[in-house]
Amino acid sequence: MSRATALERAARHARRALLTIVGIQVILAISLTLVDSYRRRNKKPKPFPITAPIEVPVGDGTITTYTYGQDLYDDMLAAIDSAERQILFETYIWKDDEIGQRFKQALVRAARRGVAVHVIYDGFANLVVPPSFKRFPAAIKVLRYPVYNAGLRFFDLRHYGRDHRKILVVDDAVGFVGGYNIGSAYATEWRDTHCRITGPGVWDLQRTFADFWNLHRKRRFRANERPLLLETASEWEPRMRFHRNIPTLWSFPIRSMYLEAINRATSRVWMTHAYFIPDANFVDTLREAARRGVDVRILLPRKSNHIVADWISRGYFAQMLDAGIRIFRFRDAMVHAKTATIDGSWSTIGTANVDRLSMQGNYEINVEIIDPAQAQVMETIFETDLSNCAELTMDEWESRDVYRRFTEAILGPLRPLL
Ligand SMILES: O=P(O)(O)OC[C@H](O)CO
Repeated sequence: MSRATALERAARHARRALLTIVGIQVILAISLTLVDSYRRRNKKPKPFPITAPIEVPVGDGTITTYTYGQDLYDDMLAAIDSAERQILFETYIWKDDEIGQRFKQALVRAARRGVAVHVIYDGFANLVVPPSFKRFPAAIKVLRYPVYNAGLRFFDLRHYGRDHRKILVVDDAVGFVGGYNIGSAYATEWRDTHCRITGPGVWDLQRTFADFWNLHRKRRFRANERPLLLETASEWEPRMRFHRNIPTLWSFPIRSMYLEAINRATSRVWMTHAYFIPDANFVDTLREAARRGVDVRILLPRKSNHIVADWISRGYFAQMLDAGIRIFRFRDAMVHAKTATIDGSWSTIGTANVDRLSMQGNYEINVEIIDPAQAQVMETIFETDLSNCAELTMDEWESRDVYRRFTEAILGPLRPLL
């Protein structure tokens, strides 16, 4: 057999093997998802421990931290109802259910009384929402971030990120940011974290909304549509920084924010995450912290709403446990928070998951707060969550059965995609 024929045959075998593996991955992922959604049917949501909203002064303003959706939504709706001048509202998911309708009606009421209402929502995340819900009175300026935004630049990855942010700013006076989407299930069934900000920090949050709006408004509105927020702030809050991932500018500072903070940690790194699929360097940074004696704890849902993400997330468990990182898994409810607190002084609350989609793909926003009182709040919340967690031990992890190991091995290669 000639060398060229042998090479061709080897390439054919390699292609077939690759297709077989991808096929098995797809079938496995679909089967897991179907079985999981079948099992969830008719399952009653279970209660979980929560903390009441906690307000602390930070600089010349305040931060209030929420861990229960109903508390948060009540305050967001009250802020919208009291708006006099301007509302900036941005969400990834916006369900057409009771809570979703309440937000829509509150925004419509505000627009009718003369408030300038600007709304941004992600087109892809809300594909399943009925079109009638997505029709707004002309007085509300709506920027639907399109499902497909790359035009003819098919291979330009900068245009494939989703708008994953969740922001509300009212009258330059109060701002909200964090993990909560808008929907009834999130009000009572999911454990998430969001914060309310007053004081000079609000301006920076407003700025983040305006930057997104100005970046994308041209294709959605007439050319003469005035950009938002051209003025600059007269003062700023050094204890709070708003980090934004902006894929179209290929700018992803949130990952760097985490790595820098973890690298500086001396006593503890406590992270709470919904979907935890870090890249290898991120894992190494956590392991190095644990090895130098830092108390590194990762709190995750025992079962998230995306079972495939759960399986893929487990790929690094052995390495992390081996380095002394402690993994806690929240029972009976979905933890959707994206937060961390370090050394009693540093905290972050945001929209970015620790996975590729958030760290290097989507539009995201995280507020970084350097303040001991806020860190104390985050630690209290973490400890409350721990009371509803089971710790995963190395013995337990090592004793998992062969089927689980097989599933992990098959799904593991998908990790860089999520
Ligand atoms: O993308 P997130 O983090 O807002 O989570 C959304 C839920 O997973 C929707 O299924």
